[in-house]
Amino acid sequence: MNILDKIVADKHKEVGLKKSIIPISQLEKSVLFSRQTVSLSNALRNSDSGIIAEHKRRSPSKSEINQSLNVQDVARGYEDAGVCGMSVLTDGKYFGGSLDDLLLARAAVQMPLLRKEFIINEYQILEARAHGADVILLIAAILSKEEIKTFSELAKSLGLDVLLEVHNEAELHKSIMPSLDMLGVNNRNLKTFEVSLETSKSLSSLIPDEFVKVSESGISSVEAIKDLKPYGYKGFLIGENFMKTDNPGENAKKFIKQLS
Ligand SMILES: O=P(O)(O)OC[C@@H](O)[C@@H](O)c1c[nH]c2ccccc12
Repeated sequence: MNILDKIVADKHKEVGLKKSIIPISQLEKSVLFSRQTVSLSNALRNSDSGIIAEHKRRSPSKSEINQSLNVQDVARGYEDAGVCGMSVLTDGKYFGGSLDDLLLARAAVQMPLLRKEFIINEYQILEARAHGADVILLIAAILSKEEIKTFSELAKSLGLDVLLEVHNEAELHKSIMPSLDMLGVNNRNLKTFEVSLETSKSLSSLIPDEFVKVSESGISSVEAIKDLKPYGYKGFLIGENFMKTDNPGENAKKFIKQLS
């Protein structure tokens, strides 16, 4: 079994019981989800740098990245650096994150927040909204076309932006639909951990213009971004490169300065 299958199998155990979703009335929605969301896709469209910075303590590919930082300090640092949004890992077992991290980040900053999670049912989308997320990630490699449609339409009805992640052409063809806002190309193969920016380059022309294009993973230099921009990418998701330092915010700030 590859690591992605393992993560998804564990995720089913973790959230399987929450599967049956109780219909929520408009009134309940207005109370539960009273905070206005902010759009990451709009922020990226209007930005020159397009950086989405991630909070990630560890990962299956790298194990330890940084266990000693306070998520609120990281969030404030990123916001101060002028990033467009922040991605917060909420998976506990493989990435050392939690929904509390998302709530804490929400309490600290105003910028768009992405719940970085292996979403396999609707409940996790309500959870994301109720914990202050503005955006959810949907991973094409672990979802059927029907699931992508149902989940993205639910997210839109809750005021969330949707970032759909693909790694190859087949996943992209399966996924293109109007209820998505951003198409993310993951440069890392989640099954083998191999990273190549060529993935972003080769898939870019297949992504219709109405979607904001995001290049994800393995970006560690300003040159990489300059290299990817001509392919139409407006967003760049960076985790490790910032998180492996003692001060991710300061490093994001320097990075963005070098870009302009
Ligand atoms: O740390 P990196 O190489 O900069 O990558 C960040 C982000 O793209 C990566 O964490 C990621 C992309 N898609 C995911 C899906 C699940 C978990 C993590 C991810």
